[in-house]
Formats: sequence, structure tokens, C-alpha cells
Amino acid sequence: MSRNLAESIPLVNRLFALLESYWQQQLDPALPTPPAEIKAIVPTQQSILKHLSEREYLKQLAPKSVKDASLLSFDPGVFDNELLKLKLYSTVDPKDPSHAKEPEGDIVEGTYMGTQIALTQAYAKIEQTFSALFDVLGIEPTLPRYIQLEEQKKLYNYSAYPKNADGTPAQYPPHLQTIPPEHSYTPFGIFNAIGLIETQVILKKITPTEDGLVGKTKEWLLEKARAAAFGGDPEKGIKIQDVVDYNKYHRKFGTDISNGGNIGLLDDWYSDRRFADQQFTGVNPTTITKASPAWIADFTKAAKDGGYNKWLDFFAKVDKSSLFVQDGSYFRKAFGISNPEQVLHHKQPGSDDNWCVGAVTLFQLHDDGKLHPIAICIDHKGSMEKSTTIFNIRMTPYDSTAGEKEDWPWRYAKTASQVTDWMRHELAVHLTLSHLVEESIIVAINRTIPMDHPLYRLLLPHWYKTLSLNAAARASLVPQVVADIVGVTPDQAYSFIRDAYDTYDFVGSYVPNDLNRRGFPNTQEGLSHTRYKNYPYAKNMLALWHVLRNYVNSMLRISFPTDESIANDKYIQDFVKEVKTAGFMPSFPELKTLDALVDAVTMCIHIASPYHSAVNYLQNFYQVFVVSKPPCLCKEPPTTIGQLRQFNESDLVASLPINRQRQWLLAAQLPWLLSFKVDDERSLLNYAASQWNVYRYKKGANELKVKEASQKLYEDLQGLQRVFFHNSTGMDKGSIPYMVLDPGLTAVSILI
Ligand SMILES: CCCCC/C=C\[C@@H](/C=C\CCCCCCCC(=O)O)OO
Ligand SMILES: [Fe+2]
Repeated sequence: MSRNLAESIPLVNRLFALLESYWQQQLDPALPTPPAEIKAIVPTQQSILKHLSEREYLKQLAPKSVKDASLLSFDPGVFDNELLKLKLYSTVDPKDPSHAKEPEGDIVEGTYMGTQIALTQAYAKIEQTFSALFDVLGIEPTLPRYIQLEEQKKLYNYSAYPKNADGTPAQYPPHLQTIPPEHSYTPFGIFNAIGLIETQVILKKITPTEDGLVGKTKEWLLEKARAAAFGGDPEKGIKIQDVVDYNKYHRKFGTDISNGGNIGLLDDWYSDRRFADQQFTGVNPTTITKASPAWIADFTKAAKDGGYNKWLDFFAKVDKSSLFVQDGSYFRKAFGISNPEQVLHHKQPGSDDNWCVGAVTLFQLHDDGKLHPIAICIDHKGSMEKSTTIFNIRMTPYDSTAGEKEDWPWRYAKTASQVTDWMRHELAVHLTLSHLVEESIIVAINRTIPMDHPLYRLLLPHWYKTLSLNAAARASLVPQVVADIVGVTPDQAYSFIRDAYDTYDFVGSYVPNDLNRRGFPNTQEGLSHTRYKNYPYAKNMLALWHVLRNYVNSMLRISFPTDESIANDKYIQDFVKEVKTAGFMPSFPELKTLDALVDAVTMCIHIASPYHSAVNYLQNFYQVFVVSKPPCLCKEPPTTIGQLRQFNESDLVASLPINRQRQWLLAAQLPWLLSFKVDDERSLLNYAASQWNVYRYKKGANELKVKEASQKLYEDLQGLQRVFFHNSTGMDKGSIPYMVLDPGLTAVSILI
């Protein structure tokens, strides 16, 4: 049976009301008050998981009032959410949105924006209903049915690594060979349907031939593309200010935590201050590291060779411990290139020439917390002598900003540094060290640990959607998007991803260890110094680490009271072996004590939740304004300081994808699609709330311990919301707020 949209919506609303009233009935006012914001229940009881058929599972969880209704018979015509979303999409008013401005004040009905927003809200509500319903029906369950370990092992297989069966190098780090049905979500189940359709149209090189839906989309996309790219060329006088003005009035509507804002809206987006701030609160706040004596010596020599005498004096006097670097000098090696002087260049068939650089950027962190860029080696070719290094005219953050806007050589160098960070952030930090490392652990656990094991149960909620999403990244994102917009060949990009995986230090990446190895204090007391007032990422992450670790400790103690119980647990020991060998992660620790186990499990949650959220959900804010952080350079980089010193605005414009429709759209569209704010019910805070709620009725001794641990987790996370607000407002005046790690905004898993 098929139904049209008009028939489906009342039905969906009815279901939604039934579900809602059911959960309301479940709340017993005599018991401790549950957190008001509960939106979903995470059923973690083993009794539900184990040995239940879908139908029995349904009976246990389905709303009482629905049980008798005929609604429970599954009707694909009604419940095909892909179809429904497509139908919703087709109702979008195809009026040209490319000139639409961000609505001021209330949403105006009848406008494109009004329609889009109202539609998105309606869609969100329906999707929520459907995901709850699908969960209950066991069609797209968030929890898999119980499967014996032997069966699990057959379902979860690692891909071959480092070589494929035919001897060719594997493209990606060890990952899941084929996704088991329980973890399989279509792209429509992962992404916002409208955003995904737009992305797919752009991927088709904006030349769809289909009539109807795509045809209508094509019209306004083409217009948008023409406007975004200005249709002109740099020589004909395009100015950066044109792009700035365009950005003001042609933004996509807000779906992220910054409500559609982006860095390009700030008058000083290009300034030293905003450039420096991004190292601490941008989309990649994870790699800035204290400068080694070797780097300080190299930059001192570069100052001498370049005739930067003031900077030479500076190095003679400066407190060396105040110097930090962002180091892209390893790029060529990671790309698999043995010649350190090889130009990093890529031309995708049918596309334009792109260049990449491995820049090294030196900063000084002042005692009042201001970070200041000192010098940039725009592309490290094995040594400073063979590379081009430029020093900032502004020696301190307090120097006049009057000439900043027109300092084109320095602005170009900052752009080169941003290109380096785009690559390192997206391909190493985000895709590999978050998405793919977590996947490898998921595969190893599924191959070695039964579903009713405490470790499996504790980690399962943090795997929601990850496997399907990563499969989409491998099949589509890297070959179809990344390949087109970066300045290295696809093979070099794959090598870069494998390098990030192969050099990963699991234990070294525990939050306190990571801060320590990068030269930052790893206690709140140490971080409370004014020097770190603008680095809330460090403070928030450390606080989250301890809160999560306390929770994991309380949970694991219930089943593993002694170190021996861990050392003797065959499953845990098998898992360690599996992840180290088949998962090719030798830095994974031995787990023989409770402390070691608690650390490693905390790390698995940290990667899936706060770490991924930090590097994912600010993509739109910092990248949608492509000129601020482009994925590649569009003109060959200068090879001497003499050339660089001659750079003017048109050189910078020619180096940016301003004149490239497709690259621009892809580079802006993906960050937008991937920054969709997490649904409330998938936040870390709501996870804690729902877990607490499930256990608050339980009477068994161990269940009470789970209830207490969950309640404490919830209360601690709520406390952190206040602390993080304080950390954000404690930054220098005018700083971009840093709230991405608020537990109500942090996703419980890698789900986008
Ligand atoms: C612009 C580069 C962004 C790199 C992001 C890294 C990780 C990413 C992982 C998965 C995203 C998959 C996107 C697939 C798009 C599919 C389009 C289609 O199906 O046709 O994380 O957020
Ligand atoms: Fe992501």
C-alpha cells in the first residue's frame, strides 16, 4: 500500500502523540525526579537485549495504547522514511533561494526560508518519531539483537591490511569489510535529506539531466554556483571584499550550533588574532604543540638568512617555553613522497590544477593568553634552507592592526598554513584519528567480546551510526569529494590517511597525556593560569575526561572488582590481541588492571563523543567561507622569499578557489552537511539522563550501582555545562564563543 504525504503526516503525528503519552505515563512522580529534558530512552537492560525476538522486544517497549492498535503491523508504504523524505523534499518551493537573505526576526511564511525552515522542523519531528518507532519495531534498531560470539565473528571481519589479497596496497586502514544489517543505515538515515540531495547534485558536477525534482534543484544551484564563483577571473579585478560581501547575503540557513554564522562575517576574519584563535578554539584545536629546540634554532636561522634582524633579537631574548608550532613538515613523507623538494600538485581529470603545502607555523603564547603568529615556513621541503619562510611585520598582538588587511604576502602565508591545517584536520585528525580509529576498535570488540559482556554493553551506545557513516566516507567522500578539492593525488591522500593511522599513539592520546606531550599543563590548576585563558578546548576536554573516567570506573568496578578479574577475562585479553594485530594498532595498551581498562574504555568514549564533536561540528563555521580555510591552493606556491614579498591581492585571489564553481561548492557544502547540530536525544547529556531513567526503578544491588553511576554522570555533565560557559566567557573580549563541547551539544557517538 502506498500513501501520499498528506495522508502520512496525520498518521505520524498520531503515532508521535501515542509514543509521547506512553513515556509520560511511565514517569512516577513518587520517585526521584527524572531530568526534564529526556527525549529518548536508551534500553540497556540485558533482559531486553537477550533472546528476544523482534516481536517480543516490541511488546516490551511499545506504547501500551499502541499495542492493541493495528498500527503495529508494518506497512512499508507508510514507513519507508526515505520515500517520505523525498516526498517532503519535493514539496519545497523551488523559488530561487540564491538571493535569499538570512531571515531577520521571525520566520516569514511563504518565503523560501520560511518554507525551508518549517519543512526542516516538520521533518525533524517526523524523523524523531520514525527513529523511535523503528527502534521499537526492531527494523533499524539502535541495539542489535543478541547474537552469539561465533556468529558475530562471521559478521565482523577486518579488511585486509596493509596489502589487499592481490598484493596491492590497501587504501584505507583496517576497517569493517561488510556492514552487518544491524548497523546498516542508508545515507538518508544518516544525513539530512535535503542537504544530502544538494550534495549529490553538486557531486554530479552540477549537470543533472533528470527532469522534475533534480531539474528544479539544478536551476537554483546553477544560479548559486554562478554567483559564488562570480563567473569572472582574478585578472578582471575580483577583490576579496567581493567574496566577503557575497558571504554576508548568500549564506545557507543555519543548521549548526552557530546558527549559520561563519568566520567571514567578522570584519577581521583574516587578522592575526582570528588566525591564532583558531589554533585554540577552531575546528582543529588538537595539534598545536610546544616548539622543540630544533624548531626554534631553525626559525632563528631563517630570520638571520631572511634579514629579519628584529626577529633575530627577539629569539635571543624570548622565553623559549612560550613558543609553539603547527608542524606540517612531515607531509611529504606521509604522502609517500621520497623527494623532499617535490612540488605537491594534483590535477584531477576534467578538473583544475591544485597545489598542497606542508607549512610550519610558529606562534608565541603571551602570559596574558594572547597567541600571536610569528613566522610561517609556507612549505617545508626537508629543510628551512630549501623552503620559503616569512616573518610577521607585527611583532606582538598589541602592535597596530592598521596595515594588516593589505599585508598580502603575510596573508598568503596564513592561507598556506590554513591549507596545511585543512589537510591535517580533515584527513588525519577528523577522518582517521576519530572515525576510523573508533571503527577499528568496534570491529575488534565485535570479533572478540560477546554482546552481554559489560565492556560491550558499556561501549555500544557510542557506536550509533558510525559504521555506516564511515562506509559512506570511504565509498563516496574521499574518492568523489576529497580527490577533487585537495592538492595531492588520491594515492597520496590514501597514504596520508594510512600514515595517520600507523603513527597513532593510543595511550599518548589520552587527554592528560596528549596535553602533556604537546607542552600544556594537564591539570585544571595548571590550565587556570591566564596564559591558557583562550584555550577552553584544553580545559573542557580535561574536565570531560575525568567525568567520563569516573563513570567508566564506577561501571566497570561492578563487574571487575579486582585486577585479576580483568587479567583473567579471556574476552578482554582476546580483544587486546585482536586490536593490536588484526587492527594494526600496536600502541593499544595491555589491559591487566582495572586502571588500565578504565583508561582505555574512557578513551574509546572520548574518541567517539567529545573528541569527534570538537573536530566535526565547527566545520561549517570555519570552512563554509572557503577563502578563510581552503582545501588547496589554486596557483603554484612561490619558491623564494623574493617572489612572496611581491605578492599582492590578485595573487591571493588567484590562489583561492574563488573562480572554481565546483570546488567552491564542494568545499562549502560538505562542512555544512556535516555540521548539522546533533538531535537532542543523541547528546551525551541525554544519554546519561536516559540511562539513569532506565535504571531508576531497579532494585538489584548492581542495578542500583548503575543508577547511581548514571545519575552522577548526568549531574557531573550538567555541572560542566556551567563550567564550559564560564570557560567560554572567560576568553578575551570579542572571542568566538566555544560551546561545542557542552554535553548537551556533544554527540554520544560519531554519527555524522
Ligand atoms: C570535506 C571533507 C570532509 C572530511 C570529513 C571527514 C569525515 C566525515 C565522514 C563521513 C562523511 C561521509 C560523507 C559522505 C557524503 C555522501 C554523499 C553521497 O552519498 O553521495 O565526517 O564527518
Ligand atoms: Fe565526522
